[in-house]
This record gives sequence, C-alpha cells and structure tokens, in this order.
Amino acid sequence: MSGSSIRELPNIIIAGTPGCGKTSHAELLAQQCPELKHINVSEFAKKNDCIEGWDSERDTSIVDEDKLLDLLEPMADKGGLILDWHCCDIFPERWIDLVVVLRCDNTVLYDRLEKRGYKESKVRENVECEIMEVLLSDARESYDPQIVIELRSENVDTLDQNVERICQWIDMWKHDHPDGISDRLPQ
Ligand SMILES: Nc1ncnc2c1ncn2[C@@H]1O[C@H](COP(=O)(O)OP(=O)(O)OP(=O)(O)O)[C@@H](O)[C@H]1O
Repeated sequence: MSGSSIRELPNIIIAGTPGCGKTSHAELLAQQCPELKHINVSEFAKKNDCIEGWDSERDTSIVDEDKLLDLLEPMADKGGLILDWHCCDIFPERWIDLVVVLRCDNTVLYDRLEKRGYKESKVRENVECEIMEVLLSDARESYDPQIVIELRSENVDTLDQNVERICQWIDMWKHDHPDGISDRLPQ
C-alpha cells in the first residue's frame, strides 16, 4: 500500500449490472471531460494479464484482483479515473470519490443482453441481479452511502442527462478541492 498522496481530480466508479450502460456512460463522460481517463476494467485486466481462470458456470473470466489493484494503484493515486466495471466493491474506499450505480428496466436490460447473444441462463442471472439491486447494495455496503448515486439508464436522453450531471459534480468537486484531496485513511 502506498503512502499518502494528493489527487487533483476525483476517481469515479461507474457500476451496474452488465448491459446497464457503464461503458456508454464512461466513454461519453471521458469525451466531455478529457482530463479524466476511462478504464474499462475487464479490458484492462485482459490486456495486463490479470486473468487467473474461467468461471464456466457464469461464463466469464476470473480476475486476479490483487494484481489488478496493484497495477491500478499508481493511476488511482493521481486521480481522474473513471472505473467502468460491473463489480465495484474491490476498489479501496480511499481511492473513490463518487460511485454511480446505473439502473435499468428489466425488459430493456433483457433485450440488450439477448441482442449480445448471451445464453438464456446468463441473461436471466443478470436480469435477476438487477431486480435484486445487487450492485446497488454492494456499493452502499462498500462505500459511504453519501457518495453512492443511483441513475436510470434506459435511453439516450437519460444517458446525456446523467453524463451532464456527473460533469457538474466534477466541476463542484474541483471547486471544493482547489488544492486536491489527500488519500483518506483506510477505515
Ligand atoms: N442509456 C442508454 N440508452 C440507450 N442505449 C443504451 C444505454 N445504455 C446502454 N445502452 C446500450 O446497451 C448496450 C450495452 O451498453 P454498455 O456496453 O454500455 O453496457 P455495460 O454496462 O458497459 O455492459 P458490460 O458490463 O457488459 O460491459 C449497448 O448496445 C448500448 O448502446
């Protein structure tokens, strides 16, 4: 674990059930706030050899979380990351300033996942996960609930509005922290 550091930009997690629109939001946000860096965590893990196996039941890769966090840490210390991953609870609290949990109507989500060619059991598992608000509960348990916001992501209008809202939040953060923010101690 590194010593304390000052970051001049916030780190933001964009979480949500697969298909909710994390990457769509993160890409648009990075376009509108070019000082932030979008990390698609699944792709980052694959590119940086952080995959330790395959979960055949869930039809997905198993990520070596320790290795992933070690690689991300220097970037997180500097700040300005948009962390785009379905799972948000692995990132240390001291890194994170805002957690956006995207939510999606079940039928819309079902259609999106089906279009991707996911097998029926994987579509069902993800839609159930959305119905049970699993990601939202994880986020609220893992971080101060005051930094967790829930945003709907059913259509392009909500996507634009959400990104605008996050950009406004970033401007406020910069205004409130003109000298940056030092690492919060682990709690
Ligand atoms: N708010 C939205 N309005 C319209 N289409 C959307 C919206 N959000 C996502 N989509 C569409 O849904 C599909 C899935 O979106 P996206 O890849 O951004 O989701 P994701 O949460 O990043 O998924 P994964 O976790 O599997 O990477 C894409 O085809 C995208 O265009």
